[in-house]
Amino acid sequence: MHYPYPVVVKEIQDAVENALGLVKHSILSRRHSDSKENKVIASLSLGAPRTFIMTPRKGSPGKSVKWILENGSLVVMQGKTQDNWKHEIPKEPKVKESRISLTFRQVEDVK
Ligand SMILES: O=C(O)CCC(=O)C(=O)O
Ligand SMILES: [Fe+2]
Repeated sequence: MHYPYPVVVKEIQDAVENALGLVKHSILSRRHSDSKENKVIASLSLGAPRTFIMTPRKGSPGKSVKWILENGSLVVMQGKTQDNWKHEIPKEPKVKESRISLTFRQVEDVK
């Protein structure tokens, strides 16, 4: 089911899609799915900086990498990323401020 977004969120979505040269993204804030039908995942971080860790799946090359998702940063995962890498934002009890993310997914069945 599709609902209209608040105007500011639609503007952010348009900016992300233009920057990435993509169309047909959907946004969602609660459902977390990293399944393969997500062709592109673009996640905008707002608020407190948090750590983002990517770890190669069993049999995939590479080493764990870790960086900080700053306020206003955009993570884009696409191509074979989900096949080859796991990702996580670990709990950080010492971070007391909130962080929210706006996650746009390009999925196969979005019309
Ligand atoms: O940015 C986030 O909070 C989570 C991003 C993520 O892991 C996802 O959308 O699959
Ligand atoms: Fe995820």
